[in-house]
Amino acid sequence: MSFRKQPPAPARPNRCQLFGPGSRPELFEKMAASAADVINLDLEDSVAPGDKDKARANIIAATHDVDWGNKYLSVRINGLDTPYWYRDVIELLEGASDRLDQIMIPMVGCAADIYAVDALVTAVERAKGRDKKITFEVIIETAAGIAHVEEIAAASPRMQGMSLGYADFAASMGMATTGIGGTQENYYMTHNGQTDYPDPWHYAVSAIVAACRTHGVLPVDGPFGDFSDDDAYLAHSHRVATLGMVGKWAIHPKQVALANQVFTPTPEAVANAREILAAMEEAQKNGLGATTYKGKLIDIASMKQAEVIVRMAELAGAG
Ligand SMILES: C[C@H](C(=O)SCCNC(=O)CCNC(=O)[C@H](O)C(C)(C)COP(=O)(O)OP(=O)(O)OC[C@H]1O[C@@H](n2cnc3c(N)ncnc32)[C@H](O)[C@@H]1OP(=O)(O)O)[C@@H](O)C(=O)O
Ligand SMILES: [Mg+2]
Repeated sequence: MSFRKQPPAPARPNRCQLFGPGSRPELFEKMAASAADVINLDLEDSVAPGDKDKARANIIAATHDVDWGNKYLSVRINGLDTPYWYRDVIELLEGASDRLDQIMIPMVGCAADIYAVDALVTAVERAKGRDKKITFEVIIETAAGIAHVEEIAAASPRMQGMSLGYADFAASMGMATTGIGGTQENYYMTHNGQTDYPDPWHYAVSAIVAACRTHGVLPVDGPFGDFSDDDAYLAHSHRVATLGMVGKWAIHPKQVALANQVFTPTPEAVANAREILAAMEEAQKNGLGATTYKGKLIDIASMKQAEVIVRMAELAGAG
């Protein structure tokens, strides 16, 4: 490994991020009562332009009035190409309680975008004497965002999370689809009469995971639009979990249980990981760097893989 150690990601559960429009305050208590680890109150795309001011006031009030329990509370502000974002930041940091944990920045294209928000957040925090520092999550959902994904991941010490925003990403990349995540019917391969559907999002997911793991940021999968298709949500979630993502958005409450199911290691997976660690501990006592487990090679790298599973389970309270 490089002499530069890979920094750990924030040690908190992030299996599911439940979204809800700031313009629908009747949903807030239901969101707080959900099993999601993270709550994203939205000021951006799920809020109509005419409702931005009211949505902002609803969310600020909810940071005071709603019991969010131990959830990680995040607010998605508007993009830096809008006339709203600076008011989102100023009013949130001047009016929200210290229950607010995070600001989510959409449509990020470069590190300078993060710098701009960081400068404004820092100034208002100082002006208002806010002791609890707000963390950042960003959404990678443009061609520029994926092209500059690593500088974005490294852009601020406030950075804790990075999500893939499927709808805007597809639009920005000029993809011929209106699907929000999952298999795309025209992205297929055929040979000898057999048709397979590879994953059109694989590159973006892997690029986000690599940038996040390099800089100690949580890689999170974004929305899956068809909330009537549980199987497709599960398949997509298993793919991105296998590639290293730690969680996924829920754009409907029924998706929360599905995300928690995929991103909480099963008791069997945890037992298997612990057995690998035990087998390697025994091997190393005997001066061996590699051994076999269930007829397969395991070595020191296998210990790191097993530790990932055990750590995920412990964070989810299932360790
Ligand atoms: C595309 C990318 C994004 O921007 S995604 C993030 C932004 N979008 C959202 O935040 C959408 C969040 N979801 C909703 O607004 C709604 O769930 C819905 C519009 C999809 C459906 O609403 P509705 O028809 O009212 O839902 P149901 O009748 O099925 O509700 C059943 C039940 O659940 C309650 N409910 C509904 N939504 C939520 C919620 N988000 N959280 C908690 N509870 C919710 C509802 O009140 C009903 O409750 P009841 O049984 O007590 O009546 C983009 O960034 C990109 O990819 O680029
Ligand atoms: Mg978007």
